[in-house]
Amino acid sequence: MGSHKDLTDSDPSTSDASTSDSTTSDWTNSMDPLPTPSTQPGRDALAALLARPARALIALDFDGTLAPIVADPEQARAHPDALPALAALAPKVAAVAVITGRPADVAVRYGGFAGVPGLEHLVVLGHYGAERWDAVSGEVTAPDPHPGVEAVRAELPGLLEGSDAGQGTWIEDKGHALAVHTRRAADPQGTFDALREPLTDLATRNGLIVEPGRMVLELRPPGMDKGVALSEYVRELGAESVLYAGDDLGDLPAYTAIDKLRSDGTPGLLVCSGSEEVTELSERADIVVDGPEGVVRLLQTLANRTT
Ligand SMILES: O=P(O)(O)OC[C@H]1O[C@H](O[C@H]2O[C@H](CO)[C@@H](O)[C@H](O)[C@H]2O)[C@H](O)[C@@H](O)[C@@H]1O
Repeated sequence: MGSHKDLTDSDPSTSDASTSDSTTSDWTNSMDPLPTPSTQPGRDALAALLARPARALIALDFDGTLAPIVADPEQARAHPDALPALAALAPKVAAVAVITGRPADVAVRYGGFAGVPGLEHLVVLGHYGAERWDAVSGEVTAPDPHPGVEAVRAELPGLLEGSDAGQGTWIEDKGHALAVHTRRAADPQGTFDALREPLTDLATRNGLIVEPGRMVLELRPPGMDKGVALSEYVRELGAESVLYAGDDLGDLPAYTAIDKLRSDGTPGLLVCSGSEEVTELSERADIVVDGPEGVVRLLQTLANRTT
């Protein structure tokens, strides 16, 4: 590993699209195409990843990135082609990690990540990095529960029942956090907007923070985010390049961590899964792909392009 690959049609620095300032990916210029990152740091990172895949970390969010968004969070599952793509790529890179807001064991179950040949070294960082599951041991390490979660668990149903804005909402009890989903309300965005302030008050009174996401407001302990989780894992691995793919506001700290890694000399590639719902992410991405389907295609193409 470590020899430079033929980047003839995938070398971002020589691509026709290298001067584009659009975040739209170009998948059309080869039989086995890689999209052209829209920024020079993104092109540098893709080149570094292809040149030395064995030193690269591939880090991915779960919901909306590996798993299509569905109305019922308990029915979310990895895209059917995600596991084969991850299993093909993982042996060729330094590591694959899933960094998710889900509890780690839930992501492992919904992703089908345990016991998959090729994914023997997979790491799942759950609860935004507060929890960790290692495929090697099959064990989850988790922090002590935050006392505020129990208090919120007791108060939240009453708050929602006593509020018109609570109609059609669903509480996901995540153990170390509680999430209020509005996707199945009659007016998902209106309900989300109306609940934001009372839920922020409730969280603050109990020493928690509100993590907003795609039609979800999560009340969770402070002190960890996906950016911290990603930076710490990059350091642990000694990765020389990083790809991070996400779809939601909770992924922004990971994007910021990539910016910092870049400024410190570690190339990083920002991938956004889907461009419309969370423009804060797609506007910063080097590559925008068409949801989990596009993420899987990208992983498959990277697996085909690396040895
Ligand atoms: O960090 P992630 O892996 O992206 O997890 C973020 C949250 O994802 C889940 O909610 C989202 O997906 C649901 C299923 O598709 C969808 O119904 C919901 O509207 C989305 O917000 C999950 O339920 C949360 O616990 C995660 O924090």
